[in-house]
Amino acid sequence: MSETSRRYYPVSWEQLHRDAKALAWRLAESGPFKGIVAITRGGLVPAHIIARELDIRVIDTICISSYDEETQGDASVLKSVGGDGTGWLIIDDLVDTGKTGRIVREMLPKAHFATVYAKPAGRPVVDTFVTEVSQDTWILFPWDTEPQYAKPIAKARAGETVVP
Ligand SMILES: O=P(O)(O)OC[C@H]1O[C@H](OP(=O)(O)OP(=O)(O)O)[C@H](O)[C@@H]1O
Ligand SMILES: Nc1nc2[nH]cnc2c(=O)[nH]1
Ligand SMILES: [Mg+2]
Repeated sequence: MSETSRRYYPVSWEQLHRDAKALAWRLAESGPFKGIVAITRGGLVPAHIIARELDIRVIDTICISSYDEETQGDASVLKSVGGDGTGWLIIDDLVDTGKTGRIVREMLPKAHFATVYAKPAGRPVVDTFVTEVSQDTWILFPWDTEPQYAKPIAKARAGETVVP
């Protein structure tokens, strides 16, 4: 939903670790799980953290791609898994429109689907999540960002001042 994103929600490695652990605490009551299906690529890091916390060693992947930077395109399923998902935990970083989530739910209807972050349109698709952000927010993950110089406020303002 990029073209209408009006604000950014930057997530640091520390915050992502903390939020993924909070998700693991919630999921501890819903298990035990046979294994995790991570939705690549965004689900890989949260899946690792949750697998570590819940002592899960079996991790498979469903590979889906639908966004080019902030622009949504057709979802393309590059790799699937078999079965109906009974006893399995699906992990993704977030649900936005819910399109990716609906695809994985159709593939594995009996699995438990969890994400770290959720936007309102995707929320009904997930069983468990930690933090909700508004639909017009773009979540910036640590793997998509790098620190850079920021101008002091006074200089930034001076640069914008129109001298009569
Ligand atoms: O609810 P939706 O509107 O479908 O959006 C959510 C999906 O979009 C992102 O994946 P993306 O397609 O960008 O691929 P990536 O995980 O490889 O970054 C994100 O990781 C979710 O999987
Ligand atoms: N990084 C990132 N990827 C997305 N894919 C769909 N929505 C988002 C978002 O808010 N942030
Ligand atoms: Mg993804």
